[in-house]
Amino acid sequence: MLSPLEAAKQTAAHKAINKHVENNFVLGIGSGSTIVYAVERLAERVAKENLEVVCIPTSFQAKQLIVKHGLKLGSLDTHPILDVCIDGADEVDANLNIIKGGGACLLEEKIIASCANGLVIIADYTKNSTKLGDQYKKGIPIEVVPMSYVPVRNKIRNTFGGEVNLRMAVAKAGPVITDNGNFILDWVNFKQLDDWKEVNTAIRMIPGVVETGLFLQMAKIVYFGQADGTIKEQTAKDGH
Ligand SMILES: O=C(CO)[C@H](O)[C@H](O)COP(=O)(O)O
Repeated sequence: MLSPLEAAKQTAAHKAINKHVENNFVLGIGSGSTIVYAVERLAERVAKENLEVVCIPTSFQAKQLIVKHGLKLGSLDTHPILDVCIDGADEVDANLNIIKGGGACLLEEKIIASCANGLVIIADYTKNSTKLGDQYKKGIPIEVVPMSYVPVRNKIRNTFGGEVNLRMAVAKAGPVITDNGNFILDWVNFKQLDDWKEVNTAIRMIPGVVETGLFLQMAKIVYFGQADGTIKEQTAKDGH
């Protein structure tokens, strides 16, 4: 028996797989805990409906999930254009600005999403926010080249305020190392900023920054699973 939170993740995940997956599709498979339910449902549909789908992983975790469920594994080398990418999120604001990277997979997640004809986000009700930072307090993740983390940290702090922390590993001494061998900085306690696009561009211009966890105008639809078993849908207002 799943908790209301886990059930909400599962409901959103199943909806996305049921609605956005077709035969012969090339699919991006996101990372995190919600995507686990999506891959389970995908494996069910593939078996029952004899679907031919190729799955492109956004992380080591996603690759393991694809392999575990016996799904066909692909890469951008063989499939540079995806029909859809399905992924989780840490927070989604009213304008579909999204924070991702809670699992430190933001770089590959953003690359894969950028190659897909649509990004579909699956999330539980705790991720639904009005403004970034309202709900999610762990900050905006920024992937950096290890040698650059101190100057990048200082530059972000001095330019935009807030605090910038090196993400530390839990079962290892030292920092989290991403699947690409980089560090993660988490930018917390930032003030509300009007133009996230501008902020994102400015941060990405700092030498040493590889990518940010700000996914702006990328998602075409978000499914928020609710505690009562229903789903709230949020789509891009400008139809991007
Ligand atoms: O961006 C991510 C990993 O880098 C995840 O998609 C995000 O953290 C959401 O995870 P979960 O489904 O466990 O809430």
